Amino acid sequence: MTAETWTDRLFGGFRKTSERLTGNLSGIVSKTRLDDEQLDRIEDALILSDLGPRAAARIRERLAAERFERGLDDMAIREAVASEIAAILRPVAKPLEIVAFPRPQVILVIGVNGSGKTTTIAKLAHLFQEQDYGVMLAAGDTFRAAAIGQLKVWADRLGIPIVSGAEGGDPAGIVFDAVKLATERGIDTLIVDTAGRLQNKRELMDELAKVRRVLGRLNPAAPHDVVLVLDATNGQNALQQIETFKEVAGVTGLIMTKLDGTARGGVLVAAAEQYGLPIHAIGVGEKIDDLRPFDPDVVAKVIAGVGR
Ligand SMILES: Nc1nc2c(ncn2[C@@H]2O[C@H](COP(=O)(O)OP(=O)(O)OP(=O)(O)O)[C@@H](O)[C@H]2O)c(=O)[nH]1
Repeated sequence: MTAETWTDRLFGGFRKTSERLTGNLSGIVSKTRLDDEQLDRIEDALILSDLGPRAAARIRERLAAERFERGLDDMAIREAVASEIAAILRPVAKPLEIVAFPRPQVILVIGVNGSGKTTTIAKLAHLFQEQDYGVMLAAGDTFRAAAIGQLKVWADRLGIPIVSGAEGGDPAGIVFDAVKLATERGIDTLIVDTAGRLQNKRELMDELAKVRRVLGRLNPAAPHDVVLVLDATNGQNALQQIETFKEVAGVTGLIMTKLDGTARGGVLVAAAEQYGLPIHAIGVGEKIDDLRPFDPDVVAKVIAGVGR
């Protein structure tokens, strides 16, 4: 790893998001209290920056109630916004922890194709390896041969076992074999890839229900986590995906990827405010260590362009 820290990477990755927000927020000066017109402009700026109407209204309300004794310039407004964003992110920033007993902790990973699901599984596996946990993968996305192949390549690179089958195979069967093997080997966590066919809700629902049934037979507490991977570049569509997957899959937490290189990173705040689901980690690049749990205060500052 280079001398670049994770915080540096966050500032770099979120640059477009923070430029959008600070651009939208600029020029709204005030004396000691924000008037309605200024509050309207701040609210609009937040909505235009993908933070969503609910978070925007909440931040507006808090700012309206505040008295700024020393007056407000652009930076003071950004600082005030950053502190409100932090208040929204703090309750949901929760790393994925391996706590299941008996082991393994079974983590189902869901998300539409192209969201970064496979890469995120590899990155998660790497994070757990760094914490000395034994990790196994299961290639439950049997819909596409490429998905199985890609996951195998990652397992190989990371030196971790993987259970997979043929294209078109039964995901529930693969998951069953994987849980049995992981239990026998005393593996701490089994990360399961699943098919991301959102176009066909019924089929996806049936498939996940079957996986759950089979898992439940081996371990009634499994799956312990159902993690939805979201691509931040999808902006408001990512929120729609939360809605749908919550309904079909009982999502327990989120991971947002591709926050680097997009101006739409504000959607992280919208997701936190609207759904209150734990956000386990964020992805800011394609490298194996580009996914981490996040510090809400740092990310809030990064989004609002405070501190650099
Ligand atoms: N810039 C950036 N790219 C990412 C990130 N996470 C994943 N990617 C890239 O996104 C692309 C899709 O990722 P995959 O992991 O293949 O996604 P998937 O959801 O499994 O999608 P398919 O395999 O295409 O169905 C790959 O080129 C990844 O390298 C991220 O945080 N930032």
